[in-house]
Amino acid sequence: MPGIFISFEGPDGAGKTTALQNLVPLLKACTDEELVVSREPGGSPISEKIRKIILDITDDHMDDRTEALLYAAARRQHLIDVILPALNDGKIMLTDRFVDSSVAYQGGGREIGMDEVAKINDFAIDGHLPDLTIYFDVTPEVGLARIRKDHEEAMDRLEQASIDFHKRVHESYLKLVKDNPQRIVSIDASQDPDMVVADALAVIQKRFPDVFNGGN
Ligand SMILES: Nc1ncnc2c1ncn2[C@@H]1O[C@H](COP(=O)(O)OP(=O)(O)OP(=O)(O)O)[C@@H](O)[C@H]1O
Ligand SMILES: Cc1cn([C@H]2C[C@H](O)[C@@H](COP(=O)(O)O)O2)c(=O)[nH]c1=O
Repeated sequence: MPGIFISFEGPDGAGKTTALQNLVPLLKACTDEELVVSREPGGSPISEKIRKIILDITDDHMDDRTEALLYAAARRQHLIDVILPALNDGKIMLTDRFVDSSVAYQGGGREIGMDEVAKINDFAIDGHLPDLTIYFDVTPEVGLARIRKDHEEAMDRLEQASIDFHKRVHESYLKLVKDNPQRIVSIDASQDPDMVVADALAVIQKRFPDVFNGGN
């Protein structure tokens, strides 16, 4: 059986990482298949090195297109080192962010253009889109307030961008959801953490009923 590829997307502070941590044991309990959990930018040794460069707050003069290309390069290596091997082994691949992040943040947020950024990423991903993307919807105000409460002193270069940037990212995600109804399912990430996890689990079980139907 070919594996299943699921990505988790959303603005900064949407709660993807927290939800994934709580979702994984629940998913393991209802499937016999092996799960691989990863993140972008990063997920493999080379991609984690690129992550450090991209998010470094001292890289304050990084060109927007350089930033877009670095995210795409990190993604390519993550795909080759982690995602494709997992899928070829029939595993369930869960990644915290994938190509939609670039389209929303660099395409919309940095105003390079969503189509333009999708095009450079076509070269990186070579047709390998997720089978399902769960989009965690929160307003930038709510997401950034969570981040400030959590780690204001250590906010990275992207988190420190202006509120207008984060509003454009949010609007771009909403456009992606509207334009990709077959692949992207939106959940309300402003709810309590338990409700968010329950919604994400329900979306996955509904989309893959034969895989997440009991397990063990
Ligand atoms: N549903 C929620 N309600 C309130 N606070 C939450 C919720 N989910 C997560 N948080 C808190 O918000 C902060 C950011 O959460 P988390 O790191 O999971 O978000 P994220 O989507 O992974 O963000 P980023 O992509 O910016 O890393 C953390 O302090 C976390 O405890
Ligand atoms: C993959 C990807 C990410 N970003 C942004 C989104 C976040 O602000 C950071 C990553 O940090 P996280 O805490 O691991 O979510 O990078 C982006 O702008 N473009 C991308 O392709």
